Amino acid sequence: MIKEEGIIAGRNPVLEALKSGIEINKIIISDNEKQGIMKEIIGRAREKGIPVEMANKKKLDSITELNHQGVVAMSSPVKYMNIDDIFDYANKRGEDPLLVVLDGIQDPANLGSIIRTSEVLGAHGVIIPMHRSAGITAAVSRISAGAVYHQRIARVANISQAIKEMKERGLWVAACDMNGEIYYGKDLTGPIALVIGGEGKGVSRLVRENCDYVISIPMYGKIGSLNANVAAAIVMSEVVRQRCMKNGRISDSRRL
Ligand SMILES: C[S@@+](CC[C@H](N)C(=O)[O-])C[C@H]1O[C@@H](n2cnc3c(N)ncnc32)[C@H](O)[C@@H]1O
Repeated sequence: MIKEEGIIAGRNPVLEALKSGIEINKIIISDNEKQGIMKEIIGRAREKGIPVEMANKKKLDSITELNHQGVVAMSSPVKYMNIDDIFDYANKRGEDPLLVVLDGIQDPANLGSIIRTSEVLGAHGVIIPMHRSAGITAAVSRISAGAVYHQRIARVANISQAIKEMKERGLWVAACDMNGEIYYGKDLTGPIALVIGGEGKGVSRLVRENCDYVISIPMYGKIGSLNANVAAAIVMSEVVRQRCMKNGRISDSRRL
């Protein structure tokens, strides 16, 4: 088994890692790949004085089992933040916090996708539990398209405790679940944390009890639930839509 810690595999993840300013020790690029996004990667690496090594595909394959697309970077592992950092970030931007709390997402593909969605839709941070959850691995970085290097991700010992703290700081905490009030009927414009449940168990009973309310995306098919990332994307997008409408910034959806 190849050790993946500190490995960034794939063109977008490596490019985003370079843009984010995290420490990168070396970049290895497949000999015959010097055009397009690779050119940008090489240029940015040289600007920052990061060594770029040319190698054959076999060498890259020996570094990672992930689909590296001809480029791999060696870095230190992603640093987790704490919840204060996330609040500070929202404060600095003068925005009401929008947090995404993941109650036991185990599948790296779902975690990477949710981090990507949350980064693109302007959420200020993602909170994951230390135990019984996927962590930030090379695979998650790859699936997030490098969003893990821009998004603030905090790991907490206890999700229910973290929710209590968020409520004390004035956030409304909404559990996303299949049995709740229809999400677009709620006012989601204030400071808010959206809780998304894990693939198997959904939002746990204790966590749900600590939330202010439960919101649902109506379902009309035969399958009992949406994929966690899809549910997160739909609800986050509604938060953005409502905030833009409220602030009269309909044409500037990136600002919360
Ligand atoms: C795959 S679902 C979990 C299904 C799980 N077997 C259960 O019974 O709860 C993962 C998460 O996506 C969110 N989700 C899925 N469908 C949803 C819906 N229709 N409305 C709101 N949230 C939903 C919830 O947070 C859910 O816990």
